[in-house]
Amino acid sequence: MKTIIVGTRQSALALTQTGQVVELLKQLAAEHGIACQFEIKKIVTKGDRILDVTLSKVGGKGLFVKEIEQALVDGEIDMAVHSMKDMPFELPDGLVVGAIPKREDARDALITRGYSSLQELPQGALVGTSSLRRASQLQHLRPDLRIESLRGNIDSRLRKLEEENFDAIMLAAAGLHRIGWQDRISAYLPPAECLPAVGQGALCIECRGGDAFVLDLLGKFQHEPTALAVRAERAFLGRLNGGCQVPLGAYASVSEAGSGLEAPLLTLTGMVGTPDGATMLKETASGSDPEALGRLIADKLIAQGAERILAEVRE
Ligand SMILES: NCc1[nH]cc(CCC(=O)O)c1CC(=O)O
Repeated sequence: MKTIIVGTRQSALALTQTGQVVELLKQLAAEHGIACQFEIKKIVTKGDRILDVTLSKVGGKGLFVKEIEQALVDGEIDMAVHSMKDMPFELPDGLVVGAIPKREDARDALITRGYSSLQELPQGALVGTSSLRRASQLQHLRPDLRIESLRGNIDSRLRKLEEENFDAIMLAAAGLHRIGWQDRISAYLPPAECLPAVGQGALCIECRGGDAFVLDLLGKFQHEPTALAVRAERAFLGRLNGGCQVPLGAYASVSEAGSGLEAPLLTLTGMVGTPDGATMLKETASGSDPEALGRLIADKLIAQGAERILAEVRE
C-alpha cells in the first residue's frame, strides 16, 4: 500500500488542520477505491524559530513554508498542508498547488477582556496585533486605539492577552474555529470593516507537479468556488508584490451562476492602507476571470498611490 507523507508545521493550529485534512483525504480515498495510508511529519520553519520579532522586520517571504517546500522537493514528504495566507505568490520549480479545499470563515475576530464589539472598546484601549493590515484598518476605524506588537502562535497570543494587559487582540476566526476555541471570540469583523489577508481561512495543499498519484487524489479535494476566490485575491497580491507583512487585504466572494452554464461571478474588494490608518485605499469590482479581476483592483489602487505606501512600509 502507498504511504503518503504529509508535512506540516508543529503549532497547535497546523497539527489540527493537517489532521483534519488527512481524515478527509482518507474518506475520499476510500470512496474512490484508492489504496493509501498517511503519515504526518512535523517540520520546524524559520517563522517558528523567530517568534519574538515583528514579522515585517524579519523580512523575506514564505517564512512559514520554505523548509516544508524544500522537504517536498527533496522527496522527504509527498504533500504539505499550509495556511493559504502564509503562501508566497510564487511556488518553487517543480511544486504545484494540488488542491484548495473549502474555505473556513475568512473574517478577523476580536478577542477582548469583557467587551463585545470594537465600538465598545474604551477610549485609548490597548490592542495587540503585529499585522500591519489589521493595525491600519483598526486605526482607520478607531484612531484613538493604541496598538502594540503581539506575535506567537494562537495559544501564546491568547495567553498574552491576559498576561500583558491588552484590552483586545485580533486573530483570524478560521484558526480559532479549527482548534475549537470559537467561544473565545468576542466579535467578528465583517470584510466591510476589516478586509482579511489574501487567502485567509483557506488552506493550500502543495505537492510535486510530477506526482500523478497525489495529484489525482488531491484533484477530488478541490473546492472550486474557494479556488476561484483565492485565485482572484492572489492575483491582486501578485500585482502588488505583497506578502503577509504589508498593510494589504483582499476578499473575494463567489455567486454561483443561475443556469449553471455561465461562469460564476466573483466580487473582489482590495485595500492598501498606511500603518497609521490615515490613508485607506479600497476598491471593489466584479467579473468572472479571477486573474483579470485581481489585477484590475490592484491597478485601481496603484493609480491612487498604493505602490508608494507599500514601498515606504518595506523600507
Ligand atoms: N499569519 C499567521 C497565520 N496564518 C494562518 C493563520 C490562521 C488563519 C488562516 O488559516 O487563515 C494565522 C494566525 C492568525 O492570523 O490569526
